[in-house]
Amino acid sequence: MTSQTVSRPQAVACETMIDVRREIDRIDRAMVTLIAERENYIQQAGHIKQSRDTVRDEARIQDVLDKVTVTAQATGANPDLVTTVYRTMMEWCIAYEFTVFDAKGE
Ligand SMILES: O=C(O)C(=O)C[C@]1(C(=O)O)C=C[C@@H](O)C=C1
Repeated sequence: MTSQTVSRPQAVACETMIDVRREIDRIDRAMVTLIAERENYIQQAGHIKQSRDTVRDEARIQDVLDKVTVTAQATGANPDLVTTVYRTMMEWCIAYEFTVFDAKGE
């Protein structure tokens, strides 16, 4: 399996809400850890980009949305849920990237 390969997750069958919430808490820790890693790359993008008008990149936004839609379809995630989360997250990221870019004082 390459790092690009995705597969359908195997959710465990739960009998109680304690079991359900334990699994949700486990997933949330993993998701927040990945969000922290993504956020770091947004910060790096803010440092690397040379021009303020490249911070918001509509073509790249659509590229990300297209890719996460493909991944949603491959994993059984709901594409509407995934793209809604990503649109919100990327708007936050763009605002953050502007603060990083502007702090450079260029
Ligand atoms: O790919 C970039 O250029 C980024 O800065 C990352 C990112 C993202 O959150 O994925 C953020 C801002 C851009 O508008 C497009 C995408």
